[in-house]
Amino acid sequence: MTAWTVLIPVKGLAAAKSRLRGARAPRERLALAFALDTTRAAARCRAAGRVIVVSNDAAVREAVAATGAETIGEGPGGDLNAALRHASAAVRAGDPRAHLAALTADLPALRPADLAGALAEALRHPRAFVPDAPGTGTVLLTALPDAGLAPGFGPGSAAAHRASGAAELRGAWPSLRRDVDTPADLAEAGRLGLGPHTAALGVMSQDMQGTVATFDDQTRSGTVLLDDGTELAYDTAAFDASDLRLLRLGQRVRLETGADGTVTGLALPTM
Ligand SMILES: Nc1nc2c(ncn2[C@@H]2O[C@H](COP(=O)(O)OP(=O)(O)OP(=O)(O)O)[C@@H](O)[C@H]2O)c(=O)[nH]1
Ligand SMILES: C=C(OP(=O)(O)O)C(=O)O
Repeated sequence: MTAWTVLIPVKGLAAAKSRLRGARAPRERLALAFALDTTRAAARCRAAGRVIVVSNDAAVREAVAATGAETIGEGPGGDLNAALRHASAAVRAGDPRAHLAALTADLPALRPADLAGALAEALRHPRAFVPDAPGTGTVLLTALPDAGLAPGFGPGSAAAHRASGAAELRGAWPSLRRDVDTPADLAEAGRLGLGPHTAALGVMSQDMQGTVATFDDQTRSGTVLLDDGTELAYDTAAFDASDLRLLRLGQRVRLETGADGTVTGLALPTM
C-alpha cells in the first residue's frame, strides 16, 4: 500500500475557529481537540505513512507531539497555503517521491476508513481534492510524486482546486467531508460520532432521543431512528446496561453515546 505523507495545518489557537463563538466549550479548546482527533484518525489510517502537523503554535505542537505525531513549523509565509508549501518542500527535500496529502484539522468525526478510501481514489490522479460537505471548501488535497501540491485553500477553495486541474473525488466519505466551522457543523459531527478529544469536552452532552425501529428479543439488540432520520444500532451490552426488560417498536427512548458515537445505553425519556 502507498504510504502517503499527510500534512495537517493547524492555525494558532488564539485566532482559530472564530465562527465557533457561542459553542458549549471555549473556541481554543475546541480547535485543539478537533486537531488532535483529526491527527489521531489520520495516524490510524493504513494509507498514511507519516502524519505531520504544520503549526507555529507551541501548545498545538506540544499536544500533538505527546500523541506521537510529527510536527513542523509554518515557515515565513504567514498563511495556510504558504504553510503547506513550506511543509511540502521540507518533506520533498528529504523524500523527493513523497505522496503528499493536505488534510484540514477541523474534522473531529474523521474515521480512518473514510480517509483511506479517499487516498486510494487519489492514486488515480496527479492532483485530487475532496470538497467539504457544503461543497464550497476543501478538506483534502493530494499530489502524486510528479506533481506539486499547489494548495489553493481559503473561501471557495473547491472551485479554486477544480480550476487548478485537480480531480474532484466523489466518494461519500461523510466523516471526511464533515468539517466544523459553526455550532451547527459541530452538531452534525456529533451525529457522525466525535473523536475522543472532542467528545471529552462534553459538547454533545444534550441527550439524544429517538424511537425504537427494531428490537430483537433473542439478541436484545436493534436500531433506533433519531429525529433527524439517522438510524443508530444498539447492541446487547447497551440494552443490558439499560435495565429495561424489552423495547416496543415506536417507543420513545433517550440514548447515551460513547466517544466514538456508538450507543452505550438506552433509557425511557422520563428516567
Ligand atoms: N498552519 C496554519 N494552518 C492554518 C492557517 N489558517 C488556517 N489553518 C488551518 O486550515 C484549516 C482550515 O481553516 P479554517 O476552516 O478556515 O479554520 P479557522 O481559520 O480556524 O476558522 P475560521 O476562523 O472560522 O475561519 C484548519 O485546520 C486551520 O487550523 C494558518 O495560517 N496556518
Ligand atoms: C480554508 C478552508 O476551510 P473553510 O472553508 O472551512 O474556511 C477551505 O475550505 O479551503
